Amino acid sequence: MSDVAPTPAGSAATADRSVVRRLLHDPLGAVALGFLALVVLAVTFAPLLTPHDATTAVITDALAAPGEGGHLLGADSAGRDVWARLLFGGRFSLLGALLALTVAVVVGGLSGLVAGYVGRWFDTLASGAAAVLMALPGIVVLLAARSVIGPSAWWAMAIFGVLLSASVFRLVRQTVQSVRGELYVDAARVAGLSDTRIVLRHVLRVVRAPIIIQAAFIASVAIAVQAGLEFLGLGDLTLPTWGGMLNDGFSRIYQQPLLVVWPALAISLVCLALTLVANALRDALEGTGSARRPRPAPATSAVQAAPAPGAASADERTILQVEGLRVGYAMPDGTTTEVVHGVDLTVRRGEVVGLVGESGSGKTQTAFSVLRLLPEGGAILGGRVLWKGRDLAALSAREMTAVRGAQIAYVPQEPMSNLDPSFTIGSQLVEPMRVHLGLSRVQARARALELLDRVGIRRPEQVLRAYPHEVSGGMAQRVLIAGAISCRPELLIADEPTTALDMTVQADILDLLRDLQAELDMGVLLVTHNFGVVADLCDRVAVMQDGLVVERGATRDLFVAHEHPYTTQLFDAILDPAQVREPYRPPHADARPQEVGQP
Ligand SMILES: Nc1ncnc2c1ncn2[C@@H]1O[C@H](COP(=O)(O)OP(=O)(O)OP(=O)(O)O)[C@@H](O)[C@H]1O
Repeated sequence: MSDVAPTPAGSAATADRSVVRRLLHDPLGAVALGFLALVVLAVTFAPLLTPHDATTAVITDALAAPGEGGHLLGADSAGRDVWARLLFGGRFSLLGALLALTVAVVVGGLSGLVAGYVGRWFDTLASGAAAVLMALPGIVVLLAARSVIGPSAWWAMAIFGVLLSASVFRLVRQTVQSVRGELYVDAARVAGLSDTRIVLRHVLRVVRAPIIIQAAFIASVAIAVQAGLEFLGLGDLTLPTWGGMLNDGFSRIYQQPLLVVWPALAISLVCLALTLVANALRDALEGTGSARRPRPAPATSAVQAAPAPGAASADERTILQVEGLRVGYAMPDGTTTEVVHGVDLTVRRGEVVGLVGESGSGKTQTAFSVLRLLPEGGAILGGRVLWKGRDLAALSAREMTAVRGAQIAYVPQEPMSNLDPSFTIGSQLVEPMRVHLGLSRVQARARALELLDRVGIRRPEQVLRAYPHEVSGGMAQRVLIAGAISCRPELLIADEPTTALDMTVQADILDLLRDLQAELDMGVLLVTHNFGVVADLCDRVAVMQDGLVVERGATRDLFVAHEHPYTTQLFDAILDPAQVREPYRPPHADARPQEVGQP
């Protein structure tokens, strides 16, 4: 078995390179990009491409036809060289568009990022401002601004950038909100990465693509609007501009129609090229996200259990104490719905505690309260979560970040969704170790290799270079377990760690968890609905129903004798004879059933 599914050569190449490749393979996109590059080069090196000055009028050359008097594309009504004006005018058009674009992306992008990620009052305020900006008629605002600040193309474009920033804001805010809910962002938080790091690393990367696409459209709109203002005579008449040329040509359209054609061609071709590049970029960026996911491959590993830890008193060994925990969610009608109603729980060092109950009984809410990672709208309404005697609610965000990932680690239910598809597995393992353990990149990489080996991955080097879609679900869960134990946590919270996995892999993962727990002397809070898993791993168990712990005790005792009807119901569910499958019978009625393992 290979640890990594076969992928085309160079699968570890960066996504960026693949975007450029896809873009260049799109014929329209490549031609448009080439054209834009030519325009930029031409306007940059304009003095080398024409001997004429763009503003010098030679009245004897007025309305000269192309080729006449040394004028490549002719001369305008004042005898100024059209080719030179196109080249120098292009500078102002492109720089004006760049200014509008920069303002729109900086103002809209930053505010969208903060509003989408942090939310709260800033989101309300910024969303209101964006709605007002979008409701304003752009041209009217620019005309009003011109009457106040005069015919400055730069100011006009800066103001236009502010108006356009509303659309960037909405796009970025919406994208960030959707990323913020991704499990891999929660996983990064659990791994102890700060918000700044999460934004820089996971969020910006996702926001980048829509911004780039939007940027090309914004630039084309800015060029068109700028030209429109200049055409109306509202621009700076002292500068050579494409819109100004259009204005001049329009007034002489019957004498020299080509004077309209050249600037119109320049404006429309550049706008068209920007739109085509935006479309090609969108296709290229979308294409990179469509990597196929291989079939899960059975993972195999046998890790050696370490000797049991030395004895210590029960109190000394208590690391987590949950007392009277109540969790609630704010409802749209202003009320609060309580979903956990006073849960008590303790976990000792080196002990596995199972939190068992049917779906919706409040297990995950209890676990997330310990991590202080309740979803939006959720809050601890009462009770305490004591971590080694310290109330976690009293810790600052920075202190909590130091606890999460380093002291309390988390293994999620859905391994694939908890890995960021944009980064290699190696980079996702290395980052938290650099933050928490202060390791250099090389040291963290070496430790990541050791950890992958430790969790039973056969070709750690290869897996380190792989992207999440290139590994199986079981392997992804091993990677997450490696990440969770990378900082030698004292408590591991595992939320249904095998539910999403293939049956053949589940037992391996449970074995691995048991071995690592013993080796690291970790406390484990195991959230599950499966009494089989409880029997396999847990020392003690708490049974939850409707947000309450209805029964608790040592696993062995509870299996022998339980009192609460709900516990009986859960046991009955797993021991229901109706669920025991009939032995396999071959299609021929008279054939005898085969023994397991018989060929
Ligand atoms: N974001 C939320 N808003 C409102 N209620 C929620 C939210 N998340 C969970 N709940 C409610 O909290 C209760 C407990 O949910 P919890 O996720 O803890 O269940 P669970 O026992 O872990 O089940 P599962 O195994 O299905 O995750 C449920 O009734 C659920 O509807």
